Amino acid sequence: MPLLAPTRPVTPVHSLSLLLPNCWAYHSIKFAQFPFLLPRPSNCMLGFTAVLRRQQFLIRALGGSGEKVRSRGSAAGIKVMARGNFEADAEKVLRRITPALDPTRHKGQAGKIAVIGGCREYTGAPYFAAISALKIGADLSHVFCTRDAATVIKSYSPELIVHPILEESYSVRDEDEGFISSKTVAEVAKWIERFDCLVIGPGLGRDPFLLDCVGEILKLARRSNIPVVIDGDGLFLVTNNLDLVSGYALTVLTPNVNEYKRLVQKVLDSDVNDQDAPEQLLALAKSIGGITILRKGKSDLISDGRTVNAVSTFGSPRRCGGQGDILSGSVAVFSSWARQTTAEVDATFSTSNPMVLGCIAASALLRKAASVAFESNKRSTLTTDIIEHLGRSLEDISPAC
Ligand SMILES: NC(=O)C1=CN([C@@H]2O[C@H](COP(=O)(O)OP(=O)(O)OC[C@H]3O[C@@H](n4cnc5c(N)ncnc54)[C@H](OP(=O)(O)O)[C@@H]3O)[C@@H](O)[C@H]2O)[C@@H](O)CC1
Ligand SMILES: Nc1ncnc2c1ncn2[C@@H]1O[C@H](COP(=O)(O)OP(=O)(O)OP(=O)(O)O)[C@@H](O)[C@H]1O
Ligand SMILES: [Mg+2]
Repeated sequence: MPLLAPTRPVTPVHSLSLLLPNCWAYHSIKFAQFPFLLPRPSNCMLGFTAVLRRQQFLIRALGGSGEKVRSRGSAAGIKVMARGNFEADAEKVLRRITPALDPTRHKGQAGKIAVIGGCREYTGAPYFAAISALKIGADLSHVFCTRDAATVIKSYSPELIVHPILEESYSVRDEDEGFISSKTVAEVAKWIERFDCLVIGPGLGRDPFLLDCVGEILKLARRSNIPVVIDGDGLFLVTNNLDLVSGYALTVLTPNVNEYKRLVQKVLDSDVNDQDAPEQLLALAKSIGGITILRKGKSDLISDGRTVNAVSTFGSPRRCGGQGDILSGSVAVFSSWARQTTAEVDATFSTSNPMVLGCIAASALLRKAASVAFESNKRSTLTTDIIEHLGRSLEDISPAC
C-alpha cells in the first residue's frame, strides 16, 4: 500500500504515539495521518497485526521494552496513545521556538546563516535558501559559491552577502588543486565561527573537485560544532561519504524522493519501503548515528533515530522547483532558534531535539506559505511567490508583537 493512499478519507486527528523513556526526557513517536496504522472495520485483524508488528519494531529499534509503553488503551486493547492532532503540535512548535522581537537584541542574535552552494548551472537554489532565511527573520544570510555564480546571485538581492570562493575543475589546473582547496577552506574558516548554521548543497553541482573542497568545509564545520543542513548536491556528496556526518548530531539531511532513494540504497542496502516508511526512516537515521533526516514528500517525515514525526498539512499541488531550497534555509533558521529557546527559555523544552523541532517548524511554515501563494496564483505559483508569503504566514502563527 502506498504511504499515503488511505482507502477512506481521513482527518489529521489520527495519531499514534508511543512514549518511551530515553536520554531525552521522553520520546514520542507520532504517526499523524498514517491511517493504515489504525485498525479498519473491513480488515480489522490485519490492521491489529500491522499495528502490533510496527509497535514491536519501534520498541526494538529504540532498545525499549513493551512494558514501557504508556497507554490509554483502545477499544481493541491495543496500546495506542491518542495525543491529538499533530498539526496543532507543529504550530505550537513554531510559536515556542520563534523568538520575540526584543529591542535589546543586537544584529546577529536572530540568526546568521550561510549557504554553501551556487555554481555555473544553478544560481536560483542558493538564492532561494538564503533569502528564505532572511524573510523568516534571520539577521544575516551569506552565500559561498563559485565565482561565476556570485555576480548573478548578488544581482538577485542586495540583502545577501556573497563570497565567490568556490572553484570548479574547469578553472583549476591539476597542479594547483591542493593549494586552491586549502585556500578555499581557509576563506570559510575565517567566517565559520560566526554562523549559527550552514546549509550545504543547494545548487552546488557535482563537480568532483568542488565537492572535495566542500567535504573539507563540512569537516571544518563539524570540528567547530556548527550545525549543518545538507540538501541537494550536498546529499550526493554525503551519501557517497557517510563518515562526513555519521554520528554528528547537529546534522539535518533534507532528501527529496530521489535523494532519499539513493540514501536508503547506500545505507540500508535496500529499496525504499513506503508501507513501513516511519520505521525505515527511523532505522536510517539511527544507522547514520542519530542525525536528523527530513524525508520530503506528500507528508514530510522527520526522524533522529529516536522519534518519528510527520507534518501533513496540505500545502500546494504545485511542485515547481525550488521549494526544497526554501525548506533547507528555513530549517537552518528554525533549528538555530530552537537551540536558543531550549537553552534560554524553557527547561521542559530541552527534552526535544532542536534539529527535529527546526524541521517540524520549517515544514509547517513552508506548507502554509505554499497554500496561501497557491490561493492567489494557482497554476502559475512559483517559488518566489511562496517566499513572499513566508513572513505573513509566520506572523499568522506567531505574531511579532
Ligand atoms: N532554480 C534552481 O537553481 C534550482 C536548482 N536546484 C538544484 O538542482 C540540483 C539538482 O537537484 P534536483 O532536485 O534536480 O535533484 P534530483 O531530484 O536528485 O535529480 C533529478 C534528476 O536529475 C539528475 N541529476 C541531478 N543533478 C545532476 C547532475 N549535476 N549531474 C547529473 N545528473 C543530475 C538526477 O540523477 P541521479 O542523481 O539520480 O543519477 C535525477 O535523475 C541541486 O543542486 C538543487 O539544489 C533545485 O533546487 C531546483 C531549483
Ligand atoms: N506530493 C507532495 N504533496 C505535497 N507537498 C509536497 C509533495 N512533495 C513534496 N512536497 C513538499 O514540497 C517541499 C519540497 O519538496 P520537494 O520534494 O519538491 O523538494 P526538492 O525536490 O528538493 O525541491 P527543489 O526543487 O528545491 O530541489 C517539501 O516541504 C515537501 O513537503
Ligand atoms: Mg532539492
